[in-house]
Amino acid sequence: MNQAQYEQIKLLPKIDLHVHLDGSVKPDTIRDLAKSQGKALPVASENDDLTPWMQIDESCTSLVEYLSKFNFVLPFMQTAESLERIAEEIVEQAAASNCLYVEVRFAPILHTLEGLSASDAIKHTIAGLRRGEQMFDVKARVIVICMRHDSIENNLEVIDAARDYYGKGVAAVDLAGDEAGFPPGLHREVFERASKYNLPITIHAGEAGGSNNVREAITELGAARIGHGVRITEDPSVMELVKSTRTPLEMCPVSNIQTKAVSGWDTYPIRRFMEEGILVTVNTDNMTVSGTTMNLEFEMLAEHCGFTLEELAQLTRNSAEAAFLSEEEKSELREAVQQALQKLGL
Ligand SMILES: O=c1[nH]cnc2c1ncn2[C@@H]1O[C@H](CO)[C@@H](O)[C@H]1O
Ligand SMILES: [Zn+2]
Repeated sequence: MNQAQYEQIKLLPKIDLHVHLDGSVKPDTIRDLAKSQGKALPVASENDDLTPWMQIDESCTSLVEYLSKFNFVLPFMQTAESLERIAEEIVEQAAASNCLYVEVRFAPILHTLEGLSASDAIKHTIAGLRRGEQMFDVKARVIVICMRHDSIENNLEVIDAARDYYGKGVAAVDLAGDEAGFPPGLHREVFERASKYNLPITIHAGEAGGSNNVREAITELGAARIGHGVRITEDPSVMELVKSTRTPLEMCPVSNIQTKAVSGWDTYPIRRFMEEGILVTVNTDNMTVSGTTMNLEFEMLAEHCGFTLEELAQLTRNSAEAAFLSEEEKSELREAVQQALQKLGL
């Protein structure tokens, strides 16, 4: 790929279906929030860069280590104002990569340490996204996360809160956290309730756990999409299941390499999945923790996996298909993607 083609990558329309709110906070925003909330920061000078506290480096050996980075930001994300600002700024960052649509996920329970309820946390995150939508002309929805280490009782409450906002900003529910320690089956009852409410479900699986978690997520938890899923390569029958059910994979290449879900770019299975006819999408996971953007994810695929502009364009078309939107909204998004691609001669 030459310089002109890299410029073209920036212009491609994109869609991020898998981006965590608390993993995508701008370091300068944490500095402002610490000041306005009267909380201390673990740095010597006011102007020290907070990025090293918020971003993982190549030395990361596992998902659990990666997840430890989230402890730094969460104390500053316990108020209505902080959630609204951070949500709005995610839309701003998405716009900078030319995203037309984002599904921003977060776990309301992690934001209830200073008096907000799960429902309040959802309400304010939606309000921030709405502001971002207006300002940056990017469509945005929320995916509500249940945490794997949390109790069934709490997660049932989270599902109830998500239901109240379904179609009013919330698009789906998810299960995230330490996959190796907590397999999906532990939360069967939680996702039975989500299914009863007709809430669309995506589940993080096949990242730090084996392919059997993907099977369980699809066949027993009702997942309509899978977060990551890179480890389905371990079992051809699970690859077949993903393919035959047309379950989209929300792949997050930069993050997958950092958490050691895969050993490196040379073994990254995205091209293989596409050739097998699996519906793959490409996403950021955590813009700050992973130090990535949608532009960078596309550049990495061009550089390491030889993706052409046409193949990158197809990823955006796939994401439009996989979006948790009503049929009507999905057609609009498809149309917007097509128009943007046509302008680029694709
Ligand atoms: O790649 C991931 N796999 C599993 N869990 C994750 C990943 N990225 C973030 N979180 C978890 O989701 C929570 C809510 O956003 C984060 O606090 C983090 O614990
Ligand atoms: Zn994730």
